[in-house]
Amino acid sequence: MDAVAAARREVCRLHSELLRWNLVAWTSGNVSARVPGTGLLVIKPSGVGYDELTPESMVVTDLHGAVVEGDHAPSSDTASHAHIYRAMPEVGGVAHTHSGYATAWAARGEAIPCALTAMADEFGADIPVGPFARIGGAEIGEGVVATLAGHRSPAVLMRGHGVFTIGRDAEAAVKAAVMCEDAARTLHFARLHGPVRPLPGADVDALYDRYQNAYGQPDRTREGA
Ligand SMILES: O=C(CO)[C@@H](O)[C@H](O)COP(=O)(O)O
Repeated sequence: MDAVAAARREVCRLHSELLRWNLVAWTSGNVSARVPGTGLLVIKPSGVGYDELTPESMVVTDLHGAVVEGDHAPSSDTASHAHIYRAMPEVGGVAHTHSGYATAWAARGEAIPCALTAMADEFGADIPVGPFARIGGAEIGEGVVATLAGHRSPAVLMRGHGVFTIGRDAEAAVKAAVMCEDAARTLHFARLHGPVRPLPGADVDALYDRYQNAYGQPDRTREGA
């Protein structure tokens, strides 16, 4: 199963990106990837320190969260990740963080207004708020899907909890988590000194279109876009 082995390596690598971008504390947060063409996902083991994560310690489950391969219990959010993959076939990766500034917006239950070009580029809209849900079952995933289905934003602020992001692959989901925290931090500081003005809708549309379809190098996959 080369595809599973590759997903184990990629999901393990992306957890180090959560640390590198300062998006998680202790064992909080998790990343998963759909294994293309298999009906499987790969996700972090629950409650294991980031320094201890290896490709071998990642857990493989089916798309209902049942463990197929692995020596560890899977992430507490496995059922929610699995629900997202079942409901959104276009999604190939999911990330979850408690990154500080974005989670502060989640604690207030306040959407982050699309007031910066970088937000229009990545999110194409405000970053929305999803419902509060308890940890452990699929309810968080149901809230993520209910909020993001048909929405441009790949990020949702789950009320009273933190950030969930989706992407065409796991790297894109992690990138959205990085960009979400960056936007949350900048708009937090902006609001300390006055009101924030959302960008006009036509500008958001044009910026989103350019970034999603023309930004980067023409001869290779755009860097994380
Ligand atoms: O907030 C949550 C659960 O939604 C997680 O971020 C936990 O904090 C980490 O759980 P594991 O992925 O280690 O089970």
